[in-house]
Amino acid sequence: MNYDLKQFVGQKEEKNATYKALRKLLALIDDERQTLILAFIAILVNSGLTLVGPMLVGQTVDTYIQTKQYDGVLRNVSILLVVYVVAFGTNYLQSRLMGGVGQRTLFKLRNAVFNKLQDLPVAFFNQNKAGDLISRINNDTDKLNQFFSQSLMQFVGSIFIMTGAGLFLLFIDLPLGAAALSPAILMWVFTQATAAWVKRKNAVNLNSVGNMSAEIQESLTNFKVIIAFNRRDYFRKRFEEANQQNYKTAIGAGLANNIFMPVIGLAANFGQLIVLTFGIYLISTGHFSVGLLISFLSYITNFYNPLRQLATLWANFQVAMAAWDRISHLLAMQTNLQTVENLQTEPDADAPLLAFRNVSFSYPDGQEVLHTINFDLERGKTYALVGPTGGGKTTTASLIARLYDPTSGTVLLDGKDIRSYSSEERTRKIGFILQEPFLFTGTVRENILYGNVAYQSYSNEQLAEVIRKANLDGLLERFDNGLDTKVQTTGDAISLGQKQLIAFMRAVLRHPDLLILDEATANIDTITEQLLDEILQNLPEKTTRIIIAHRLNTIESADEIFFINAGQVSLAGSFDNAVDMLLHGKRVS
Ligand SMILES: Nc1ncnc2c1ncn2[C@@H]1O[C@H](COP(=O)(O)OP(=O)(O)OP(=O)(O)O)[C@@H](O)[C@H]1O
Repeated sequence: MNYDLKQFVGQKEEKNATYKALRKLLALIDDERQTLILAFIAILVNSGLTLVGPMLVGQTVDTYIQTKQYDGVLRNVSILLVVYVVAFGTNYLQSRLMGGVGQRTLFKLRNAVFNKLQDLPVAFFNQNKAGDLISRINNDTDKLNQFFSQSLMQFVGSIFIMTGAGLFLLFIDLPLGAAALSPAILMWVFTQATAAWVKRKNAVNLNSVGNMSAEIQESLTNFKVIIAFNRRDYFRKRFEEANQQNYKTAIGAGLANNIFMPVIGLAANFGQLIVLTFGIYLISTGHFSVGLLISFLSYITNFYNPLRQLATLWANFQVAMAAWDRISHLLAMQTNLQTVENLQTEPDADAPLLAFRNVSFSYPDGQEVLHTINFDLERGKTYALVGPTGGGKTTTASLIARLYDPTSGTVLLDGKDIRSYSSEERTRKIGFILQEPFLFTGTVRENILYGNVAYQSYSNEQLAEVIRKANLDGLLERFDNGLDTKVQTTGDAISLGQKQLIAFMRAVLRHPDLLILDEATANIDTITEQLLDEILQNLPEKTTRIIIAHRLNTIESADEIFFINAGQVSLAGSFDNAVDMLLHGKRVS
């Protein structure tokens, strides 16, 4: 399955894609209905009050100023004051309500995206860069927050005021109103024609932000190699390129987002010009009053100002849509490692613990790594997987632990298709100590408990007792502060070998039926390795062990040795044979 999120970049959009995406976007705030209705009422009142102003001013001029009735002027000014204060109150209310909606949406979205990432399989993380994913969680969700908290109600409000002002213009004088509004129609055509282009520009820009974030993340995690090889220039150049790309796309997006501003300004000025010319002509012929012209000009402003605001909001909207696209593509990803029901249901007691049946496997866009492989792993035996670098040992182990599903064929666990086990059942049965042990920032205790929640409530003494019973106390002694030794994911607070020991304790304490060690002792001194060997020998009798190792002494005591290379997995027979196969790359007897 292709998990590459980049496949969606520059994809041609289906018709009505914007409206579909908008509908989905609004569905996100469906449970905010009450707040939305309240904010909607507030913006409606605000828009209504904004429209009352010009009418009142025009009426004051015509009725009271021209007839010098100053008490009427005072009364209307008082009414205007109340109108402005209430308008301020409703504006504040809607900003507050929508600010809350934005923050809650941001909170929900970030949780949803993060939880989705927890559900996705290893193949997804192979195909996507961590920096880009972080950018989706941090940057893109914030674009949606901005849209909901700042733009959405302004959008609604602007449309109300614009429509109201437009109606007033037509109501006061139909031909003059129509002439004043005509530049807006050209605006609308222009916006429609450029919408897809604007969105594309924003999408490309957000992707370049993701790429830049990926570059930063990669250089920060590889800082030691950069310093050791004195290759700061390499990452500097790569970052400069990503930054340059971001700069160019940001300029493109900025241009696309701002192109409406001058066009709207021009349309508004044309509108004013038309009204002034015709209005003054109408006044001179006695068909229009000065007060009405003042109201008219105010409504023109009330019509074109929101339109100008809509242009900015439209740009925010396009950014939000592009961000939403990036988030929704991620949210739509489905793990292909689902638990499959209705396969063979009952585990078969006589079946081998694990078996490959005609298993073939290739990575996406890669060559076939395993070709029609068959083997059985019996309970209680120790197996070694050997072979040249890149031969397929880790891949085989990953299929055993169901980090991937075979491209074809079946992996059976206890005689049952491994896909029919829930991930809890499967990980209880199979312990996998990875080549690069990953630990979390915290203590040795916390890292051990990460894989063994059953001991969560145990005191340090109780946990130490559990560790002693599992013969792991010799390993715990390698840490100065025992279970309380601090662990950091980055930096060198503890050595790589010590990390491997923690990963080892974490896996062994789970008492799995099958324990896979992928180069798990590569960084451990010989004495500790002997200790590990003893621990492995003393695991419960039925525990099956798979050891992947390049060091020959590690595989010497294995019951069976598999040689893995060029798509094939073959039994080496004896240790000597395995050594020959390793040296000559093929079976010799
Ligand atoms: N995530 C991946 N995506 C694409 N190809 C991969 C991936 N992981 C491994 N491969 C390819 O699959 C092949 C087998 O790799 P694998 O890691 O299984 O070998 P290995 O025998 O464990 O090697 P080593 O001894 O170096 O650990 C190699 O050609 C490798 O390039």
